[in-house]
Amino acid sequence: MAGKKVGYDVLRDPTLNKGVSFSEDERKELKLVGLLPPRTQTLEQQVERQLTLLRRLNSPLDKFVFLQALLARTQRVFFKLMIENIVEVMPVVYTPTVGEACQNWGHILQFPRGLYISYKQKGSILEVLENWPTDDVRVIVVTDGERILGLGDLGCWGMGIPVGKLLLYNGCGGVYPEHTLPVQLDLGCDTKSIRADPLYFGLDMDRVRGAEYDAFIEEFVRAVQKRFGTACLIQFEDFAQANAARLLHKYQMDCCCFNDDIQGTAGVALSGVFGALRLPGVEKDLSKHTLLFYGAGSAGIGIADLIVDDLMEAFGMSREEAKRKCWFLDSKGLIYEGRASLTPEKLKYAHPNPPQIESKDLLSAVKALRPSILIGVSTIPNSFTTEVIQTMCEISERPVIMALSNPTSKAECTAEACYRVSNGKAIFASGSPFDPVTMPDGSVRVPAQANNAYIFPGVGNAIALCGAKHVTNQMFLESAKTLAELITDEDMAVECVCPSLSRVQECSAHISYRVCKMAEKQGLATRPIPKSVEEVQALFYNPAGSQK
Ligand SMILES: NC(=O)C1=CN([C@@H]2O[C@H](COP(=O)(O)OP(=O)(O)OC[C@H]3O[C@@H](n4cnc5c(N)ncnc54)[C@H](OP(=O)(O)O)[C@@H]3O)[C@@H](O)[C@H]2O)C=CC1
Ligand SMILES: CC(=O)C(=O)O
Ligand SMILES: [Mg+2]
Repeated sequence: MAGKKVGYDVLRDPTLNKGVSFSEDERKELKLVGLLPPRTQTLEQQVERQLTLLRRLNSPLDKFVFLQALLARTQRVFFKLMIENIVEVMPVVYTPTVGEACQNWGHILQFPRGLYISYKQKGSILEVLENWPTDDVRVIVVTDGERILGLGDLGCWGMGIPVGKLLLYNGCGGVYPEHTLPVQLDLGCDTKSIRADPLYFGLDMDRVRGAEYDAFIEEFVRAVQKRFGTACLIQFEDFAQANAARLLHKYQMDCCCFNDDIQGTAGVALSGVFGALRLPGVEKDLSKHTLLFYGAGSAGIGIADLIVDDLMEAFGMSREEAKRKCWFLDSKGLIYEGRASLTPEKLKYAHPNPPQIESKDLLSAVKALRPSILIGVSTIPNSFTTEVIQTMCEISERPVIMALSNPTSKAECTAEACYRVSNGKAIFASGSPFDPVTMPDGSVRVPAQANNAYIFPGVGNAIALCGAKHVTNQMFLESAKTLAELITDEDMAVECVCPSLSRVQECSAHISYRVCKMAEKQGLATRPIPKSVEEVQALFYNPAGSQK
């Protein structure tokens, strides 16, 4: 029901606007007679109309702009279209197109969405949050724009990422749109070309760093708690390495928050590894594998930390023993004990007695360390060269190769290259979508999209449902196990180590249920938890249903 709004105030409110689907009675009651064409049409017909228009567009960026405009007009049609066409729509509203959208944010923005909180508002962040029109915000995705996908510092043009992530919360994770809030913090931008763009609308200043940065984040966190309550989940997204883990450690047990690049990515990557272990020819025992990470930032260290947690839990290994299974390369080469330029996060994986290594490059490291699992989180496109893939195949019968960097232009290798060079021996997953590949023998490989989009909507939904006080690493381990259990024999038949993307909503519901149970087990749930996956699903946002 539309409340007190009538006429164009209804049609111009995307949360109320049903367009031509308003019934005769609603049209009379809401003073819409004459403002709409005479015949009432179904939501399905509206979706069909918009889908046809969408498919007429050729460029992914034009599709992105079209869908954002649709969302700004009518939430119901947008989300129904998105949910029913998730495999087609996700690459538009999310990676890879969201990367291009962020790079062009000042050129494509047409409708306000979310909150921009700039350094000018230091000391009055709460007042900015008060401007948000609804009180019952349960999930915030916040970025400071410094590490947008693998595209670097895009300043306040990073807003596309919180917007995109929250659309997945709504469309894949069942969280009601009115309970979500995208936030862009503008603390400056160090990419001069972005600031020089005449249409850049962020602050024209170098990034704030050090104590002033920390004080701003602290003010933001406390203002969120005051405005929306301590149960409001804060998802930190696309913060640079220097801040991501630091902020997570500071706030993880202090408020209700998590870092998606560290923890969500870990959940999906570990699930992909579990999936790979099920394939023929792969050593089933994870403790017998050696993992090499190309990139030692938020994603890489996060994945390793969760693998270590699993090795300790599943095999009774000591933390030190488990950590030694994971080796890292960063931009300066192999990480080992005593090397220069080691952050506290990298120090955890700086092992003593590294093997003799010819040079600092990846191929030399692969030859020396002989990994069976190679994980790319480096932002360096095509760094998994033919030689690297061939060497992985010489080391193991079925190497696992994950090119997780986003967007597609930053992937360490393409699916096609990985399957072709390895002659189909390699098991591949990527962060951004790649098309299925037909092998010379006619068999088909479907590359898994190992993207945290499989994890965060379900985790966030669970936190909002059960009112968890904190988000724990065990919840992400549980998410990884849950997701892996949802990989079907059909997925395995095409060597896809994630459940089909078309089932992402179902995956989120299962994850949500299991995370709720974990929250209860850990004594962190403050509300009764759903009793089944079906109960979680019944609580999902349904664009065709009535507004909450
Ligand atoms: N699939 C998914 O779900 C996810 C994918 N990602 C993607 O992973 C990538 C990395 O993200 P994140 O870890 O957060 O980023 P960070 O900036 O935290 O880390 C990037 C890492 O890559 C290293 N690196 C840069 N250049 C090289 C090089 N030439 N050789 C070796 N290592 C190099 C950096 O080295 P140094 O430390 O020396 O600077 C750093 O360790 C991004 O593209 C991101 O989009 C991230 C999260 C989720
Ligand atoms: C997927 C994601 O979170 C990233 O690439 O940063
Ligand atoms: Mg991210």
